[in-house]
Amino acid sequence: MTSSFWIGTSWKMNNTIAETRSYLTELVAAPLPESMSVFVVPSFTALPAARETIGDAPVHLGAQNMHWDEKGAHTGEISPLMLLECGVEIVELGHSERRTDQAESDADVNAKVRSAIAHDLRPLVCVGDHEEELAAGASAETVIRQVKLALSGIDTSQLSRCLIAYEPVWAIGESGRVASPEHVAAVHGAVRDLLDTHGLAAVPVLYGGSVNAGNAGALAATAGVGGLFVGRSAWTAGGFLEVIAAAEKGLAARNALATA
Ligand SMILES: O=C(CO)[C@H](O)COP(=O)(O)O
Repeated sequence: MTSSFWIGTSWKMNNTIAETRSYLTELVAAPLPESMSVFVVPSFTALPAARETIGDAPVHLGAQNMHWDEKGAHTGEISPLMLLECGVEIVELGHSERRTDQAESDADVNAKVRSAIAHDLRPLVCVGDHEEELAAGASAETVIRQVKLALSGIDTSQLSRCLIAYEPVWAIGESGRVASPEHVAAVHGAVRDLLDTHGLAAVPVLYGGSVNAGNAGALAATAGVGGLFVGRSAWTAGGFLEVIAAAEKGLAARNALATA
């Protein structure tokens, strides 16, 4: 089932096949909220085991990257056909760790988004500002530029299955600090305006970066936030379930306010 609020986790380079099975066995046994589309993004080697363990449960499966070509001399890369063969639906593209560690460019991300769409995969495009851009008050324009470049040249009629994740680089990981709801509202508002103007109101903008059970409620309650993308706090099933429960409360409060 697909709901409009997305909540997911990328495990980055964590969890073996055995750990994946045990995590997902616990996750699918829990009552997951119908108001949310839950997704997990394990490592490549664990994808078949993840697919098998998820079975018919309402958990979407994603991969952490892919090459745009279907096959070829690209040592160490994974193709869209390989992901489809593993039963993957979502593909995460342009995470800041790949932009930094693998020098992934906006043009690379655009080629991957095009390929994902051509292969009926759901691209999850990650964008984010650096500390200097935050300090210069240029967060929103930096993120808007990345979104425009990632989606450049693609007909909007093909983009309805796309997901965008705003992940400030300064908010990610052990040394990161979560963005304030005010900052998130401002950046998400700017991205929402861009997407809505182009007829992409159905494309959700997720927030990621130091999300945990303590702040997920406030973030989910923030205008313009169409989902949460969680790292460390969701690397155990119990942790993820706590974040989901907190987000569910925040989302319910936001919906109650909207209908009051
Ligand atoms: O990719 C992320 C979410 O899966 C992101 O990098 C956030 O990581 P976190 O700061 O460990 O939550």
